[in-house]
Amino acid sequence: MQMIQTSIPDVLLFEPKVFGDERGWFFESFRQDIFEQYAGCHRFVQDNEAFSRYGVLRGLHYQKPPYTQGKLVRVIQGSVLDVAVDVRKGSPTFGQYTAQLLSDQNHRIMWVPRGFAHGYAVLSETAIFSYKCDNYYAPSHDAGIRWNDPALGIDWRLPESDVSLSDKDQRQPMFHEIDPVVLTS
Ligand SMILES: Cc1cn([C@H]2C[C@H](O)[C@@H](COP(=O)(O)OP(=O)(O)O[C@H]3O[C@@H](C)C(=O)[C@@H](O)[C@H]3O)O2)c(=O)[nH]c1=O
Repeated sequence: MQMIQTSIPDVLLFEPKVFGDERGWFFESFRQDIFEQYAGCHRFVQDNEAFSRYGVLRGLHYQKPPYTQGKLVRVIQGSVLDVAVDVRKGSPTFGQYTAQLLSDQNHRIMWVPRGFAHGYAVLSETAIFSYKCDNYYAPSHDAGIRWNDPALGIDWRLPESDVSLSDKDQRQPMFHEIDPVVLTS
């Protein structure tokens, strides 16, 4: 498992070693020891899986304190552009984002720490997205940012007319309207 730094020091990419043979392939998708070596100690308590069609954009989402969530995300099938936006109060990279291609070809796994808004856009015909969370879902503390806020300037690599959003995501506030996240742990 190789660790690749992104433009935001706390957001990490992991690229597993894939062992191919005549049967197919194998890789380790999670190892506590390697993950901890780079990202520190986190206790994962919830796993999620989502299926989406081409053009679906989920995000940008985060949970407010004290229910902030770190997410270890990957694609099981298909290809997505995965985005993490730093919303941590006082962070030197506050308001910056990193966008990474995650696919069933590169098998890359991204660590999105607490205090980041997260989203992804499906670039393939369909995609299955899977992630581990270090805190439980807390709908009362659900929060988000508008996916196409010009202040963020995210290139989602999709024509705007192809983007499909939930009702909730069509109404998310702009970046300047949110309260920066103050991490409690
Ligand atoms: C996220 C989540 C949703 N749900 C339910 C609530 C709702 O009825 C249905 C769909 O929820 P949403 O529309 O919020 O699903 P979705 O838009 O896929 O939300 C997810 O987006 C990505 C980008 C993330 O980073 C995740 O943390 C999460 O916010 O599933 C749970 O029961 N548990 C969960 O952990």
